[in-house]
Amino acid sequence: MTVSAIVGAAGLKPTLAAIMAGKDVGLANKETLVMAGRIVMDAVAAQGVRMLPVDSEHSAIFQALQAGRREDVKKIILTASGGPFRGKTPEQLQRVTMEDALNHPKWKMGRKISIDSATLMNKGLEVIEAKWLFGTPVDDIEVLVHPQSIVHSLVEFQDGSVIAQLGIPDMRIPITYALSYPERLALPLPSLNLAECARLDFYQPDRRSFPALDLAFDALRSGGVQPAVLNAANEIAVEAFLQDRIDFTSIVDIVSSTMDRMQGGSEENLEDILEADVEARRRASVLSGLAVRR
Ligand SMILES: NC(=O)C1=CN([C@@H]2O[C@H](COP(=O)(O)OP(=O)(O)OC[C@H]3O[C@@H](n4cnc5c(N)ncnc54)[C@H](OP(=O)(O)O)[C@@H]3O)[C@@H](O)[C@H]2O)C=CC1
Ligand SMILES: CC(=O)[C@@H](O)[C@H](O)COP(=O)(O)O
Ligand SMILES: [Mn+2]
Repeated sequence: MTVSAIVGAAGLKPTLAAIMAGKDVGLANKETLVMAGRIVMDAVAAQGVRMLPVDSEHSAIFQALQAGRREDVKKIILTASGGPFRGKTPEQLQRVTMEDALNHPKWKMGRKISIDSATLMNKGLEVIEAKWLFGTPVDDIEVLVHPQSIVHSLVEFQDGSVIAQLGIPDMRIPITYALSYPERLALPLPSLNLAECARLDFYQPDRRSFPALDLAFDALRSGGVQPAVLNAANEIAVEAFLQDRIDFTSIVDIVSSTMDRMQGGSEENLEDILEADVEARRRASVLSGLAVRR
């Protein structure tokens, strides 16, 4: 098996190369499926290899799906921690710092995904990842904020049964499951203590404070190269934020403006996707240079 765990668009070509070499893939690099989900999943089918999710929510869905038949799935529900800025208004978000944004409440992760979690773009990317991994129609994918990060995601079946995967928030669990599937290896981790958790909360996402989520749904519904455009613009804007060149709220503004300025187009060929990626990066870089600091 090849584990695809580098960050960003740079993960796409090596992941495809592993598939074409006949390797099963453990996928952490969600950007691969955001950019080129159809091409990648077609290659997985053609090569007869397995794509096993490492991302915690997708590992949870993959496990929950084993409780029933695909045709009996009603919807999948991705949970989101809400990130470090859960509960903040758009006005309050204009004053947050890079240090605050990198301070994820539940997971210790790389800088890019930590910022994506703070904007909720991470959940948007995960919606697109779920569509391709599980072949779920976009209208059957929901997002629920769950601040405790204990319920890693859920699947609702036609009969009303909802199957969830729970566990302490520790990436060793989904990583090991991808590596050992279908076996489950013993891990030296504490058991989940539900009595200690006491409560598990769920909320609708705040789409006004965190418009990145709807940008990702829009990109998925538009189809073609639009998810690759979303991803490329986001990578440029996140990097500009991490270099202290733009404000936090400019990240999503830049992604939105870049999407508006691009023509769309079919994503049948990898070349078309890579061209859209380059053009979106160019436009997002210009917009980053123009963004006014508050
Ligand atoms: N961290 C987590 O808990 C989770 C992460 N993911 C996903 O996994 C991926 C990695 O995230 P994370 O580990 O947090 O990120 P990190 O920033 O911690 O690590 C990224 C890694 O990618 C490598 N890398 C970056 N660009 C290139 C390149 N062009 N060629 C080769 N290697 C490169 C880096 O190498 P170097 O250090 O040499 O620069 C580094 O080892 C992301 O797609 C993320 O969304 C998904 C779920 C959970
Ligand atoms: C650990 C993992 O899978 C991350 O992708 C995590 O989901 C980030 O948390 P958010 O729910 O805050 O985006
Ligand atoms: Mn995740």
